[in-house]
Amino acid sequence: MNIYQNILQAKKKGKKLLAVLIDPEKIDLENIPSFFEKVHQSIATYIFVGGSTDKDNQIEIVVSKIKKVTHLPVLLFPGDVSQITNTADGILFLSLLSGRNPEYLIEQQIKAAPILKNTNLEILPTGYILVDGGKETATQKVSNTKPIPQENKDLIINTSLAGEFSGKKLIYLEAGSGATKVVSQKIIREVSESISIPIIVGGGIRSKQQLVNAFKAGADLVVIGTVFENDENFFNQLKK
Ligand SMILES: CC(C)=CCC/C(C)=C/CC/C(C)=C/CC/C(C)=C/COP(=O)(O)OP(=O)(O)O
Ligand SMILES: O=P(O)(O)OC[C@@H](O)CO
Ligand SMILES: [Mg+2]
Repeated sequence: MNIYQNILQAKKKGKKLLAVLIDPEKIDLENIPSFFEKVHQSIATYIFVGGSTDKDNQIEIVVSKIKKVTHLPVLLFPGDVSQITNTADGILFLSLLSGRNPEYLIEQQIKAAPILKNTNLEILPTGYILVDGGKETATQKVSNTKPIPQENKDLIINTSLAGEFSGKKLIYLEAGSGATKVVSQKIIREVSESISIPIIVGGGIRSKQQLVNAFKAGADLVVIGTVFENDENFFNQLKK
């Protein structure tokens, strides 16, 4: 079974999924084995690797090191085309649907196409939607786009629906790395009631309660990054 079929099956069974996001600019290569001992004791089901930037082009070496120590599927979550490496298992083939910058709507995807054609990566077409998370994030700066205000619920729902109708296999509601305000339960609930494809939610989740809230509201997969960078003991709260 491939990664997407696994996500669909989990959704059908109501099994919730957690991705640990690793930023290639921030992870200490030496720390990867001990970090993964904690990952493996937790409920994490996927590893995402990527950043809005990867200035020193660390992604390939980071993913290779990770693949040596884990059997969890590793998915690229790329800020741009330079973050593609065949050493991962799959890629979130993102299109930034909340913005109107052609570079992140289609140009990056065209640049990525000939590279991906020569890899074995499983491609997961993903509608990526930035919602306001209370502060300007790196992704907003890099993409030069504005997030959708959380008050503008209908626009978030309709953008998600347009993503599904254009063939995206996943919708990612993103408050932004280190957000001070998470995507509200109301938004997650209404989007999940409107679309039939799985929903990824991330940005600013720092407590078990926030994770549970996102799952309860209808998130199928939650992404957590920053809190693990700052405090690996958070894994203790997420034991299997
Ligand atoms: C299809 C291909 C190859 C690439 C997609 C390119 C697109 C559309 C990217 C969307 C916009 C973007 C810059 C996304 C980055 C998402 C990401 C990995 C965010 C992680 O957070 P950081 O912004 O690195 O957080 P910190 O500021 O905490 O480091
Ligand atoms: O780093 P945090 O705030 O957990 O966000 C995770 C992810 O959604 C960012 O792209
Ligand atoms: Mg980063």
